[in-house]
This record gives sequence, C-alpha cells and structure tokens, in this order.
Amino acid sequence: MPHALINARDVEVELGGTPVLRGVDLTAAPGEIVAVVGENGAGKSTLLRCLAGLHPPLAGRIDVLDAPPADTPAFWRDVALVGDEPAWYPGLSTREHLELMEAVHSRARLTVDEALAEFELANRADLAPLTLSTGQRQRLSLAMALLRPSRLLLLDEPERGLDEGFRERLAETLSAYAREGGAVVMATHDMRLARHTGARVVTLEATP
Ligand SMILES: Nc1ncnc2c1ncn2[C@@H]1O[C@H](COP(=O)(O)OP(=O)(O)OP(=O)(O)O)[C@@H](O)[C@H]1O
Repeated sequence: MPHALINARDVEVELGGTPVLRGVDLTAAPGEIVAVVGENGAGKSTLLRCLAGLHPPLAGRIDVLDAPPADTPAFWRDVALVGDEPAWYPGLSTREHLELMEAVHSRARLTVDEALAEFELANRADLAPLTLSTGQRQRLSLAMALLRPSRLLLLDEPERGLDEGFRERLAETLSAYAREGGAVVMATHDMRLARHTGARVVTLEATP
C-alpha cells in the first residue's frame, strides 16, 4: 500500500465537555477515496475539522502529509476543503471566483473554462454566487476546490443540494482526482455516491 496521506489513530474529541469522537482510526492513501458515514451527530464533520487542523483532538494522533495538521498556508497548499459554504467575494462573478483561484495557485488542475464546463456553470458564469441556486453554489464551491492543485480533498457532504444527475458526474470527477494520485475523504449521507466512487466506507458510531 502506498505511503498514507492521512494516518489518524485512536482519536478522541470532546465538544462542550461531551465526548463526540472516541477511539477513531482513519487512513487514506494516495489514489484512495474514503467515505465517512454515520447518523446525524456521529461526528463526521468534527472528524473532518480535525483532519483539516481546525480542531485539535483531545487524545490520539493525527498525521496528515506526515505531520499533525495545522491551519497554515503550507498545509493548505496541499489540502482542499469543501465544508460550509465559503464567504463569497462581493462584486465578483462566478467566473471571477474561479479566476481568483487560478491566479493565486500556480499549476491549476483545470482552466476556468474547463471548470465552468465540468461543473455545469457556463451559463451562470457572469452571475454573482448569491444569485445562484443552492446546488449551483455547491457546484461552484466544488469547482473552486477542484481547480486548484492539491494532494488531499476533504469534503463535508459534497452532495449537499446536488441533483441526482450531477451527483453521478461528481462521482466521476472524484474518481478522476483519485486516479491522478490524490486522496479524498468525504463525509456523506449518499451511499450511492460512495458506491459510484468505489470509496472505502468507514462508519462512525455516535458516542453514547
Ligand atoms: N460546539 C459544540 N459544543 C457541543 N457539542 C457540539 C458542538 N459542536 C458539535 N457538537 C456536537 O457534536 C456532535 C457531532 O457533530 P458533527 O457535526 O460532527 O456530526 P455529523 O456526524 O457531521 O452530523 P450530521 O450528519 O448531522 O452532519 C453532535 O452531537 C453535535 O451536537
């Protein structure tokens, strides 16, 4: 098995004094897609936040790209996160949000026009994100994350707001990312999406 990009062992997290994660193990290797599933409140988003260096675990060990994750520019050069909706830049159109990504990241994975086509936003390119539908905004969030180069994609319910047809397309997009050697960890309630990507499924149980 290739050297893991994520190696999390016996992770424990408490929020507001309540245990949320206990004894959680997770690995992800280059080229692998891991689907983290579990009921509402099982701690999927919390685990993703830990992997993104946004919340330190109380106990256990998390290595992402061979070091504990840290909310630093160096870390984010290799890691792309799609979680809650981003803060949209006032005055910038859909196309300009993608152009911004292209401008600040050398070696973009997609051109702006390719991203607009792949995420089916070409006919919305000149609109402000806040005038897009929920699913269209989610596609823009995903397009911004997939346009920039990364080795690891962390996705919190990427299916949020997406119609059935686009979910199938997303499965192909994520599979292609993994074939290029990237790793994907996604929290999801969509078992079809997990199946279509060939993801390894990790189930979190809610802590009692
Ligand atoms: N700041 C907080 N203080 C106390 N408890 C919290 C806090 N934030 C989250 N929690 C609790 O942690 C648990 C895990 O939340 P989390 O959002 O990680 O679950 P999830 O598996 O992603 O759920 P969902 O499927 O609904 O998105 C929940 O029971 C939630 O109420």
